[in-house]
Amino acid sequence: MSQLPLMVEMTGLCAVVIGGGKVACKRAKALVENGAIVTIISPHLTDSLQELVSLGKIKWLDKRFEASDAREAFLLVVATDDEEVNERVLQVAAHIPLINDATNAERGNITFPGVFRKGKLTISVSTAGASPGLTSSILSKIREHYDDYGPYVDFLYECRQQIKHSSMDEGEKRRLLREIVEERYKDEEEQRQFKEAIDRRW
Ligand SMILES: C[C@@]1(CC(=O)O)C2=NC(=C\c3[nH]c(c(CCC(=O)O)c3CC(=O)O)Cc3[nH]c(c(CC(=O)O)c3CCC(=O)O)/C=C3\N/C(=C\2)[C@@H](CCC(=O)O)[C@]3(C)CC(=O)O)/[C@H]1CCC(=O)O
Ligand SMILES: NC(=O)c1ccc[n+]([C@@H]2O[C@H](COP(=O)([O-])OP(=O)(O)OC[C@H]3O[C@@H](n4cnc5c(N)ncnc54)[C@H](O)[C@@H]3O)[C@@H](O)[C@H]2O)c1
Repeated sequence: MSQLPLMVEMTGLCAVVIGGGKVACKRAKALVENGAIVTIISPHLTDSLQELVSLGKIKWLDKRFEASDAREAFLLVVATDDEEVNERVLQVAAHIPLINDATNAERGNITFPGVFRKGKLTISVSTAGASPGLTSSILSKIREHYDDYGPYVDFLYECRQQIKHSSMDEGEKRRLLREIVEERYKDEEEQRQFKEAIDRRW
């Protein structure tokens, strides 16, 4: 298995999730939160999925999987507890660009990493399916270290836009962009002073 890590813009793309249990629920939420148009195929749903259906956030087809259900999908998640069904879905899904088999990492062509997200900062962790437990424990450590990085990344974004579009020479721009990633700029007072300094040179 050799997987390319990517950030994918899913807004407006069609995702089909087969199964309505706990795993399907995690995947459907992640997809909806990131703009995908999600359809769930399953004779049962968890309460949490029911709620998303009632809110109109996902579409539910209350039925067992049939081959025609996956026709329109750009991304397909296979997440039933019936191995025969999962195999049948994979057999008819060869034309779908992105396939996640939540029951066997080696069968699809994408896996979902563990994700830590704060504002513009995203840190993804994958073991290529080797140990979701290790992924979970690495994520806990990441959470401890990066929990307060949201506002800092916003500060970096704003300064970088300003520096990039300023009339400073390229060497000076590079120097400043390197300087602001020093840990001390997580401090609000340091940020304020830096902003003032680049405002003066704008
Ligand atoms: C990271 C995380 C994200 C998320 O789920 O959103 C995630 N699993 C998480 C936790 C977790 N999952 C499981 C346990 C129990 C301990 C254990 O079994 O080891 C724990 C631990 C726990 O709960 O702490 C059971 C399990 N998971 C998979 C299988 C099937 C198989 O191994 O093939 C089985 C056995 C099922 C069974 O036998 O019944 C498969 C996958 N799980 C993945 C992701 C993908 C690979 C990620 C990677 O590369 O590391 C992949 C391939 C699915 C995919 O791509 O969709 C999330 C932590 C998020 C967080 O902590 O925030
Ligand atoms: N990826 C992960 O992180 C992870 C974690 C735990 C378990 N799993 C595996 O994922 C699978 C699902 O786990 P779960 O906890 O969500 O199970 P679950 O029992 O909560 O849900 C299974 C769902 O599959 C649906 N289903 C059954 N037959 C169907 C059919 N013919 N068509 C459509 N839907 C059908 C059921 O209605 C139910 O909603 C299991 O095989 C489990 O081993 C994966």
